[in-house]
Amino acid sequence: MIGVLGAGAFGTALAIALARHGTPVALWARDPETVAAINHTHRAPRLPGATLPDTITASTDIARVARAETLLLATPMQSLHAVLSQVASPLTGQRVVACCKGIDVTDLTGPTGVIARAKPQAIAAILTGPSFADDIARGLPTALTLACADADAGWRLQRDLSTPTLRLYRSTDAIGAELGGALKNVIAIACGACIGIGLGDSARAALMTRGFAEMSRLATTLGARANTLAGLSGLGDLSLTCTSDLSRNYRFGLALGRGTTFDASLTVEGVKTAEAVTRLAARLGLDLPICRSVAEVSGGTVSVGDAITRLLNRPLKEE
Ligand SMILES: NC(=O)c1ccc[n+]([C@@H]2O[C@H](COP(=O)([O-])OP(=O)(O)OC[C@H]3O[C@@H](n4cnc5c(N)ncnc54)[C@H](O)[C@@H]3O)[C@@H](O)[C@H]2O)c1
Ligand SMILES: O=P(O)(O)OC[C@H](O)CO
Repeated sequence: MIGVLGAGAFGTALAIALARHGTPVALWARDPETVAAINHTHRAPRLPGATLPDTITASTDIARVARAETLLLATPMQSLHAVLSQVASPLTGQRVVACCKGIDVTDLTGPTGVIARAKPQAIAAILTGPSFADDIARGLPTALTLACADADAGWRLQRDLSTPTLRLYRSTDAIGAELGGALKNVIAIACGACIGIGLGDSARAALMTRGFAEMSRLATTLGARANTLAGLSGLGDLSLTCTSDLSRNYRFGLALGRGTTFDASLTVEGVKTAEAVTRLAARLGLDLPICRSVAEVSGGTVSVGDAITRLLNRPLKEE
């Protein structure tokens, strides 16, 4: 039995993939309507079109779901600490796998840092990489990074969570994997804004490349390995998110660039993460101009046009 906290698009998609492969899944959702829809109609409101196997059972009882030996956390990043706080158990020795992407604006740590703070006796891991929930739910081939500082636990998680179409690569660099996943969303907003305002594909390629340099600068300063950033969780997810209209972060950026409105009910992790990254960079004395621009434009203090002018007018540098 695997427990999944969060019945949004991603939690539901992972539940479907695992259940289809023969693993029973208990899924926690906070609202009873979602639970009823899953249990009675095998449909999930956040993943329309998907039919859920009947070995997925949904519940509003977080304590029951959290008893599973392996627990996947699939709520948005900024609610991760609050959700873990609702679990009374210390989760001692349980494998707790964050499936969200971002940096907490309160304590400026990634998902495994939040797990360590809330449940220090749990084994924290992160599952991240290029993947749209719809693709996973449809059973399309997807490759992700499963990172856990505890090598043995990571090996067991890789074995238990891989399926014929969900291919997990193992790493012990949880910091590198989670920072790649968090930061690519910020760069995707920048790329969306660049295309939205009409700067074209060459400018987007420049933003992706210089954005990757910022991702690597911050992550390696915080102890990540450079080759983790070059893997699925970093470069792989950056490529997907900065180029696909299916990405909410990219589409949010497009709306910023076009000056149009964006559906506020959608999860756009890059906004709060840009804010957190800017504060983290200031604390560490790092220059991350693209991330800072995304924070300012998303926060409404600078226009897309002014941010671009400022980026282009920076002193010339060595690559
Ligand atoms: N959707 C994808 O394709 C995808 C792919 C990879 C990773 N992710 C990551 O998964 C995480 C979740 O994204 P999603 O797409 O599933 O989001 P979503 O918007 O589809 O669903 C979020 C779910 O979390 C619930 N939720 C929100 N705040 C909550 C709180 N305080 N307490 C309890 N539940 C709460 C909502 O009710 C909703 O069911 C994000 O970090 C995202 O980056 C998503
Ligand atoms: O829709 P987004 O922008 O949250 O992207 C979804 C996944 O993170 C892509 O890997």
